[in-house]
Amino acid sequence: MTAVVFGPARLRIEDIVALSRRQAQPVLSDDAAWRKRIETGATQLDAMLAEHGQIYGVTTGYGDSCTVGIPLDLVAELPRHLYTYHGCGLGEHFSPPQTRAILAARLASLKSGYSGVSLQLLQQLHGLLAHDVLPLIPAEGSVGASGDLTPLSYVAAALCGERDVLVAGETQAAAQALAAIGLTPLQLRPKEGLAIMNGTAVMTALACLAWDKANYVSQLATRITSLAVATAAGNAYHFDAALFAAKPHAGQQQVAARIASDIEDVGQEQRLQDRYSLRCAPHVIGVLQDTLPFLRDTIENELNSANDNPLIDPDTGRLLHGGHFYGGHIAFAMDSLKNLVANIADLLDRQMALLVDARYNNGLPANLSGASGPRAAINHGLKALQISVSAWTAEALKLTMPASVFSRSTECHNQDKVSMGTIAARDCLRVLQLTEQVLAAMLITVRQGLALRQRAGGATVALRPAAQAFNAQLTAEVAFIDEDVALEPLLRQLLARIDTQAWSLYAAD
Ligand SMILES: N[C@@H](Cc1ccc(O)cc1)C(=O)O
Repeated sequence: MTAVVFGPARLRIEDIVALSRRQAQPVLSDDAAWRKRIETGATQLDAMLAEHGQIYGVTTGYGDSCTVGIPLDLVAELPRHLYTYHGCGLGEHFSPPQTRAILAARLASLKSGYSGVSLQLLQQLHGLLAHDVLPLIPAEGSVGASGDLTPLSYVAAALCGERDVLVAGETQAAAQALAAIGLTPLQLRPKEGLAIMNGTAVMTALACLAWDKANYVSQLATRITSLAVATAAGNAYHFDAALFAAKPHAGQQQVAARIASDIEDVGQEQRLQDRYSLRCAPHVIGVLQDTLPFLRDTIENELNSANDNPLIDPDTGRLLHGGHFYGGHIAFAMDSLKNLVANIADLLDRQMALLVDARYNNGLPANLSGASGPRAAINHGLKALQISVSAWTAEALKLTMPASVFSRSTECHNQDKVSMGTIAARDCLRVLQLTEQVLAAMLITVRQGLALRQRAGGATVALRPAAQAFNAQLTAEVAFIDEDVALEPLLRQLLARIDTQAWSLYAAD
């Protein structure tokens, strides 16, 4: 198993995804300079406290209560109060992969050395991740601007041996689970409650997972488009390199080139110009493809940032009061990504509408039914599957309303402008889930359609080797449908394949 090292080096989306899937082991760097930098932040904070300076959230109350002074004899108790009164999350719990990503994203931020936390805290957080002891974190209740306070309070509590965790699928008391892996509950030092909770780790973790899924969706939608063109007896010349050289969007050019590498024209065209869901697929998928690199930068900058408050500059010892917990960049990334992904669902929904309709599919049976003879009358092919695709697509499109524009003043007007980035990220993952359902349905559709095209003749396009190999794999996994069959088990099987990114698609380009 590979290692993801938490130390001086920058982390990538792939690191968080690998940890979330338990395909990598988390390791705390033994780089001496980095360890010293972490310890410096913690000792500097101690020194400041000894000087009796005013430090927000250490010698003051939280948020709007920053005007309330904390008597020195109560300073040590303050962090426990922070995670305790934030224990008001509701909704579903984050899944185990999501929770691992959240732990990893928090560690990624705290390791920058700006948060004044002890190495011991990093070790405890690392311990949870390494032993797969997963705090049960309710997904709802973050406005994404004082970071993800409420959901991250469940991480803070678990580190201190409070509330519940999931271990190998079983709910356990955190205290018991810590003991089982030989860890003692943390006693949070001043500021450490804020350092854990006052940051963007939840939305950033979800954003990493969403980016990774969207990257695969882009490729799979491209491959499906190639097969849809072949099924529909459309034209490969719509994806000509010379055509795309005239419009210099690199991602769009890449999508067109991928389709061109999948299919070639072999016969007389049925129709000079295909409908837009085929002809303009690079113009739809290409917007996602062009945006992914920018979104990667944005998400990875947030991932590698110090995003709590206040910060302590370990190089100068200066205390910096600010608002780096504000998740505006992730909110924008997720609001944008869900829009781009929902457009893919819509594109594929339109392709399916062409393929199942005997008025548009150039000679294939209605609903792509494989039944013939008298039995054709009672078989309905993919009729219900198309209805499901319509429903999933509508639901995905409905979720594209940006979350960030619903900012509202809260917490006695201290947090009077907030990001809603966590809601945007949750929406984005839901849009991705619905879009993956549409992809699964389209895999069945093109597999069925290509077999019927072979039977019916009239092909205008042939599959090149990579697309042919993909179709052969699909044909092995998805049975041809002649008699009606309940497709749910097959859909779930295909969804699992999409989730694990089982097919390698265009890795070489
Ligand atoms: N830490 C935030 C505010 C905050 C923290 C905890 C709260 O419960 C509420 C608000 C700030 O710097 O302003």
